[in-house]
Amino acid sequence: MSPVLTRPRATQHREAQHLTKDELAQTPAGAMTVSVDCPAKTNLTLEVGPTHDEWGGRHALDTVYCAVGVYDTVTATAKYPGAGFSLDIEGTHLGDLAASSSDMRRNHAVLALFAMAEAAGRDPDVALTITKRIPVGAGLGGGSADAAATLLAVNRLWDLNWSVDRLRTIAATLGADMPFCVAGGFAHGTGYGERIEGIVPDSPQWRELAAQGFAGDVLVGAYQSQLSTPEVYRTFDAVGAGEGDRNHLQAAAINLHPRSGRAVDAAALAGARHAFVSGSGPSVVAFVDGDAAAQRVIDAWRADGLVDRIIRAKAPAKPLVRVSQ
Ligand SMILES: C[C@@](CO)(OP(=O)(O)O)[C@H](O)COP(=O)(O)OP(=O)(O)OC[C@H]1O[C@@H](n2ccc(N)nc2=O)[C@H](O)[C@@H]1O
Ligand SMILES: Nc1ncnc2c1ncn2[C@@H]1O[C@H](COP(=O)(O)OP(=O)(O)O)[C@@H](O)[C@H]1O
Repeated sequence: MSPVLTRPRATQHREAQHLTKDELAQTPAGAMTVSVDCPAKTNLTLEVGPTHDEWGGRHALDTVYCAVGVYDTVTATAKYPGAGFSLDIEGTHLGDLAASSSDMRRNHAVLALFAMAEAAGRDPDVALTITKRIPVGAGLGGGSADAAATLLAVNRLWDLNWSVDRLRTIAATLGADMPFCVAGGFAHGTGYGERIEGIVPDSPQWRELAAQGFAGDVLVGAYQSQLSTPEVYRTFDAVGAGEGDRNHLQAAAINLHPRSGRAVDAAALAGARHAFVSGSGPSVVAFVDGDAAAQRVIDAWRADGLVDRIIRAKAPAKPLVRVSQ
């Protein structure tokens, strides 16, 4: 369990109640806790266009997002006024989040808390905990999922009752694929990825995706190593998209992390309906029809050590908000 870091904020708006430092670091007895399970993200298609200065150099995207049922859990509990925020992260595969140098104030969940506090005109006196299950730096939107979960949790904790669209507007200021993570499911993304059009269950587009095998079992092949999203996009600028690749970043990710390419090929040979690098990678997703096909892909990945960890999940998935007093 990594340390709890509490940074009491200077009380700009009011004198903090006369509580000891230890009391300030605690949460009031009986305080409400809101927990949000937020799924990972992959891209069933990812077309990458030119960069735009007005988007901070981000590329134009046309993508079909799919939330995948590997969940991080974010809990939010109110702290005493003026106590500031705290963040505790737990999990067995924390990647570079585990480093003591990992700056908690730059964590995507904390940035989302600050953005909500700014929008609501409140102090971010909230204790956040993140239970990480989404591989870090994997192309699975783990940081974006935690940011979206924080937006949803604080929206409930502070009884703001803001709409998904309003939360997405705040999310779009934080990261390209955060707006999608606020509601999950299947969705079409454009702009730099922040413009979201949900794909409604049982709509013709939803049924078409299901017919192609994207609604059901998915295997995630994850790695110890991480890829830097900016570096993958820069490599894309140099090498371009692979012929026929549904994910235009796939060739770039494989260029930087060749094991992913071997895992994609092995899954396809083992009979996966679809197998590709997830977003900026390095993780690989394989959509399979049923247990036998799943086992064939798992055996193929294990036989040659093509991935470091295999997670089986369902797609599509959606965030789940839970309140406990
Ligand atoms: C590649 C995708 C595909 O969904 O996700 P991941 O696979 O990383 O999770 C996204 O575009 C990642 O979204 P996200 O990780 O939120 O990106 P941001 O924080 O907004 O931007 C990080 C950096 O990625 C590059 N970037 C991001 C989005 C975009 N449309 N064009 C870009 O060139 C830029 O270098 C940017 O500075
Ligand atoms: N809550 C968080 N979860 C995961 N990564 C985070 C988080 N906050 C900040 N990061 C940083 O964001 C980077 C990208 O992580 P992540 O979003 O998991 O990958 P990707 O963008 O490939 O989906 C990592 O280097 C990590 O240090």
